[in-house]
Amino acid sequence: MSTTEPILKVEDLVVTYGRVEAVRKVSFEALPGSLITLVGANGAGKSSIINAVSGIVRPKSGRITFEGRDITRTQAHTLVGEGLVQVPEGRQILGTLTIHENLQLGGWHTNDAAAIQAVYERFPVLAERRDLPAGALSGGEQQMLAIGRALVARPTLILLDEPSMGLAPKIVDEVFRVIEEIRTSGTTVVLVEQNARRALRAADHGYVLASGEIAHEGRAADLLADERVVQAYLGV
Ligand SMILES: Nc1ncnc2c1ncn2[C@@H]1O[C@H](COP(=O)(O)OP(=O)(O)OP(=O)(O)O)[C@@H](O)[C@H]1O
Repeated sequence: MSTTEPILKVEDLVVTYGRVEAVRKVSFEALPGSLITLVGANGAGKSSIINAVSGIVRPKSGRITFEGRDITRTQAHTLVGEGLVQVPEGRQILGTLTIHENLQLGGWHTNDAAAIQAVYERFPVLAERRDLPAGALSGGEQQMLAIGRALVARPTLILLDEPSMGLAPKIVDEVFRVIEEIRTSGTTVVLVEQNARRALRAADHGYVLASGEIAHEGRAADLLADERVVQAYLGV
């Protein structure tokens, strides 16, 4: 019998900032084509974990494996070329550059015009405004641009940090629809969210973080049905 190897494996990850232990021996994995989510309160360590995976933050210890390769100390720009791409918290759109220029930045290493065209087809609102400064877009549109910019790199693994942050409920629905489409197209998704219920409803598997540690993990549907998890972490 063949077993599927995880596309991403994180083992005993520790991230510190000076004396602050932000992440304490966290382990999790994602199977190819799955959508997993890391949820937890503000400051639980979610961003630190995905920043370590995407090479933005250097872990103190632990091991991160992507497609069977050890990437624990691989830098972010190298990982982008290997198909591991992050959509950062707060979108980090360059507001004075045009939408098109922002998308070109996502593919700086490949100059892949077809990938940009595919993003325009997925998000017609970006195509219509391609020559306008990105700063003119609404918050929801900027989130689509941030996701589009990541897709230009044709990721096999996409990490999203709080994509619903600061958006109106209707726009949040749209963002989640896009995330589910990305997953349906075969890309593995690691989603970090404070909007835990929403994220768990979209995910296959969930990890609930508290104070830098995994407090609960399991099938997302089971976590949503677990009274202890709901009461302690998901609010009423
Ligand atoms: N650059 C930094 N320097 C010092 N401490 C930091 C730094 N970044 C994060 N921390 C601390 O590490 C802990 C975990 O933060 P992290 O941002 O990873 O959590 P989070 O769950 O993503 O929260 P948020 O939703 O606020 O982004 C917090 O105590 C935070 O104050």
